[in-house]
Amino acid sequence: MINFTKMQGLGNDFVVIDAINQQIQLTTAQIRFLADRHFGVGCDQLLLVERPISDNAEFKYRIFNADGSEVAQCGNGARCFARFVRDKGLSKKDEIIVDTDARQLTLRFAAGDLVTVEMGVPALEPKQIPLNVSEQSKLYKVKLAETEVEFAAVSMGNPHAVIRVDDVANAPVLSIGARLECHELFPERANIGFMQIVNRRQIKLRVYERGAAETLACGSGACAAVVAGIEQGLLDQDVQVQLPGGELIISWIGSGHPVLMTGAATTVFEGQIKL
Ligand SMILES: N[C@@H](CCC[C@H](N)C(=O)O)C(=O)O
Repeated sequence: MINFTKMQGLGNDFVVIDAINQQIQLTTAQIRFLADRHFGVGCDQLLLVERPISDNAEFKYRIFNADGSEVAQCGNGARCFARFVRDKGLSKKDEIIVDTDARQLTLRFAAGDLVTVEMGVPALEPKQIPLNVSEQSKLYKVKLAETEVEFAAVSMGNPHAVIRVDDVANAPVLSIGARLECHELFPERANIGFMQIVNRRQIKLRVYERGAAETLACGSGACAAVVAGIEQGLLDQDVQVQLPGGELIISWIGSGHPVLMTGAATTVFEGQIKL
């Protein structure tokens, strides 16, 4: 039997497991089972709380998509991670530093149930894309079936493509998202965001996530979209991002600086399950 906590950040949901006080070694099949909404608990991502690998961090934060793939970044999960370690009494600090596979994240408790995550410095030319990006537009073009798709590429520690659309409600999120996620340009696959710009301080966004399909919200996707919009001269430095599951505030002062993400993190229920 293992103890787990079901959490959500804007409807992007997680099974969170304390792997410090429990002996946990999950196989890919067990992760898929836990993530399964019919036969298991159900989640977009599974999060493991582990001991840190560096001296200045309190924990290591490991992230697995619903398909069992391990990844290096999850923004909504990071806020839930902060809430989890505080609620479980694993940390009493107001600012928590965690190691991930890609980078260190700093998590800060804000007013109410809000948590701010310092998501790290975005990279505008992820190594995953072996193409020359046009310096002026910073946009890539690919042909998917009969459709030409133009996107910005942003790494937040995980790969994102951001496509601008006029009407996000009717954007081809499932069809284009699934195709571009697995396109040969992305040997490690990618998360595909569809961004509608409302004004310089507000966007609407839907994200087809690598390894989880469309989710109600993607924190790293929101950061990537705002970075892409600012780089294209379309957005100011503080942007409200409206996702199907709720709102995030993303702030970025520009190149070489970390992106800040603020939003809610909520516990849904606690449980035990036999693997
Ligand atoms: N939901 C997440 C991102 C989770 C990982 C992503 N699917 C990937 O494979 O990189 C978020 O809130 O950032």
